[in-house]
Amino acid sequence: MIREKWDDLRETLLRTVGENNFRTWIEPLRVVEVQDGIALFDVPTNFMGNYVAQNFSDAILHVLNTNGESVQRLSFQVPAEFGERTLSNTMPNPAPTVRREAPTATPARAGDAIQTAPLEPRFTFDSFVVGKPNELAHAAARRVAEGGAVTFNPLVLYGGVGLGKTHLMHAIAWELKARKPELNVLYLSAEQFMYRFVQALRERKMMDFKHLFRSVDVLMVDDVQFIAGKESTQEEFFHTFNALVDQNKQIIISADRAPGEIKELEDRVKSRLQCGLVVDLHPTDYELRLGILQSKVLQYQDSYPGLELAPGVLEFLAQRISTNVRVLEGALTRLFAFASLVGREIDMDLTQDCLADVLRAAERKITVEEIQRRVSEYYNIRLSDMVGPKRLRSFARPRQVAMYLSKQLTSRSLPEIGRRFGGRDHTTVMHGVRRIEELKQTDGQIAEDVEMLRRTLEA
Ligand SMILES: Nc1ncnc2c1ncn2[C@@H]1O[C@H](COP(=O)(O)OP(=O)(O)OP(=O)(O)O)[C@@H](O)[C@H]1O
Repeated sequence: MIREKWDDLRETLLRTVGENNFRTWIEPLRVVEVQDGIALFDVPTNFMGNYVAQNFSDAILHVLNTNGESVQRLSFQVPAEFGERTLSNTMPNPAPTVRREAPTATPARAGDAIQTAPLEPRFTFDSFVVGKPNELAHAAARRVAEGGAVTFNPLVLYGGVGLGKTHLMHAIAWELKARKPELNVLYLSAEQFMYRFVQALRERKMMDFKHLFRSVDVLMVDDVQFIAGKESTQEEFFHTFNALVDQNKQIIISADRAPGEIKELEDRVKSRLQCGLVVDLHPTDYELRLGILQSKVLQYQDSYPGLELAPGVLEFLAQRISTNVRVLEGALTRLFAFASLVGREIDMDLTQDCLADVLRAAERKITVEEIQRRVSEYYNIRLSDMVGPKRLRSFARPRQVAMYLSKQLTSRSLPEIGRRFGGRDHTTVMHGVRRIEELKQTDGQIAEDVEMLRRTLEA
């Protein structure tokens, strides 16, 4: 019987295609039958069927034919239990019709049954201030929110804490709901996705889970880095993802860093996330911060009628608080509440009194010496080796990381940085900075190290 034989043949394929490919693409295949020279397989999604057909047909045909099966072509279908209706095959001729059972669960609208995160009424496109650092992310979000033909899938928005990822996702959802109320738009955090998945497993309701998630028109998953290291959730996410892409349904994802830099996220998930449009929300610049403050002040005017704002206060805040928008907003809210309590105009004196702690925290400057100390601790080398002459890789690489961070996080010039690294020349510093920039693209570990160090230094 072909089914028993397939188990042995899979062993051969494992050796041919390698473990990663095997686990992702071959293992999920279920052979149904071999008839009239056609081997028919069940696959979880059309995407997977197409991928296997394009990339592994030769290998599969080879093992089948060298093991007593006479097969000229392969055919793939998505059985009804996976919640899809279409049949995919590798050849233009129709594949043999195989009768499948109807799905046991009644297809439902995901929004009806899945507890999604509520959308924040404040997070609309109207209240989102656009500047250089976020203009690309905003333009991409706007395009998706038009609800037209799916041009890039998925849209991945990534960036540091409090830079507006969630705001943009909610804005897309609001806009889609207004323009196309018939669309089934589902927004949830990656944590909620995992929670739903675990619950479905526990209550043996995986079929319902699959049907629900695969019946949405637009799926938005916030903070996807959360599922890193959670194997089964990633697996389910991967299949959900592929099933929706197959059906040309829009997916929007947010993450706190670029997909390639999320440690413990499986390569296959990373590569799926990288298939669409990946856009970065950059840290804010002065103009954007000022714009955001001005728009918040307009919103506050209704709640605090008659409150006076002295010239220069907003400029001062935009200059001094550069961490993230959430902190900036919090400072302004506090300022308005305080001023209305004490019945005073918001001037520089009041601002300095009321926000003393926030301003102090924002003032803390990162020094080259602090970077050297943290990087030495991180890589477990002595500070003297960090700045000393030894060229061993185990000292040179941390030294380059520290140079790179010094360039990124301080306002020191290259010669000044060189002087603090045992009197090195500025070209050595430049080389070190460039090397780390290159490695960040190709070496996930370095990218992770740099990101981790940057976060702890900025904390
Ligand atoms: N460009 C902007 N215009 C107006 N408000 C903004 C902008 N960027 C961020 N904000 C505001 O800053 C706050 C934080 O934004 P948001 O929650 O979207 O950040 P995030 O990137 O999702 O952060 P986290 O990584 O913590 O989830 C929100 O109140 C949001 O409205």
